Amino acid sequence: MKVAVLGAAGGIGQALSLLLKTQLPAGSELSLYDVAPVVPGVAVDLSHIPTDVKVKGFGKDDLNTALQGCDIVLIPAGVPRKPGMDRSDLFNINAGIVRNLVDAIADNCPKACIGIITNPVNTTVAIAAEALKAKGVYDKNKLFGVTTLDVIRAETFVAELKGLNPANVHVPVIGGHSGTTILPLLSQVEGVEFSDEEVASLTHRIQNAGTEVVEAKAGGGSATLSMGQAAARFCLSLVAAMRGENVVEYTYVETNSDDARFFAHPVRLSANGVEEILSYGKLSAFEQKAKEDMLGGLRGDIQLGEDFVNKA
Ligand SMILES: NC(=O)C1=CN([C@@H]2O[C@H](COP(=O)(O)OP(=O)(O)OC[C@H]3O[C@@H](n4cnc5c(N)ncnc54)[C@H](O)[C@@H]3O)[C@@H](O)[C@H]2O)C=CC1
Ligand SMILES: O=C([O-])CC(=O)C(=O)O
Repeated sequence: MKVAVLGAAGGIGQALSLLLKTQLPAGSELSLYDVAPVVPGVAVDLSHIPTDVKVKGFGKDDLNTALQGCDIVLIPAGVPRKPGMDRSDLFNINAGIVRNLVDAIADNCPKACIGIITNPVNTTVAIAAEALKAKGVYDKNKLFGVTTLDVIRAETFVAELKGLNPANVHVPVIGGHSGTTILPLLSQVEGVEFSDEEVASLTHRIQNAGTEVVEAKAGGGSATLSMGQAAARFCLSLVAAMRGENVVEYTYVETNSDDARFFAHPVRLSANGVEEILSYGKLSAFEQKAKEDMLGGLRGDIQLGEDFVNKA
């Protein structure tokens, strides 16, 4: 199994690479790429950890070599938010970064599964899809927006509120990855009852959890450590599926539904990426209204990404 992390010297990239160095199956390879000159050092640093995972670092001019033979490519490259910014404010810088990296994936490892972490995810996934299409190698079953952080936050906050072990709490989160497009399905959490006030306040907290971190870091960036954990969980699920295990994750993928072209769903993964997009089930009246209210915004975010590639 060969996994590339593009943006590996950043806050997410380093945390994620550490988790993959210690948790990928024996015999795996980790390919770390970044434009920051520290990236070979990050790779040497990690290479001293005694696991059977080979780590190599690749600098600015070595993207093509970094990508050769990769089965999975994770992209946390790009700028993070500062207080007062929305994720959509990152579009101007991050759109071009994602486009260039995905073009290189198309040229070097077109069959790889791609996990997009770079914000605004609602839009960067559409950019990636259109860029791959323009290269003639788009496979909708192999492109994922990583929304796992929304799921692990929802599980943490529900467990905290109800005094439960978070390991035993499962919270579906559908939609997109910004503000009200993040839609936790609290009505589907098994064995837990919520009052209407709890549903309203928990939903708001889950939707604003990224901003909670951005404000607490006071200009020093956004979530990196929890995102590293979330991306590692997503990557390890993909790896497990590629090795024949039956795995379901919530992730932002291209769907055939009426909601939006891309929408986070429960997805059964297999060796080929998406095996089956599962239904997200029945929504409560609160969730149904929240979904209807946010769909226009999410569709607009997606359109922006499509236009970035097709009307350039
Ligand atoms: N999907 C999600 O749930 C989350 C997404 N994010 C997003 O992830 C992205 C990265 O966040 P951080 O790691 O905190 O930022 P960071 O600034 O710590 O790291 C970003 C890294 O990307 C590198 N980079 C920039 N342009 C590049 C290029 N063309 N090729 C390769 N590397 C390049 C930089 O040199 C830097 O090392 C941001 O866009 C952030 O908004 C952050 C948290 C959660
Ligand atoms: O909020 C941000 O800018 C980073 C992010 O996507 C998150 O933490 O969910």
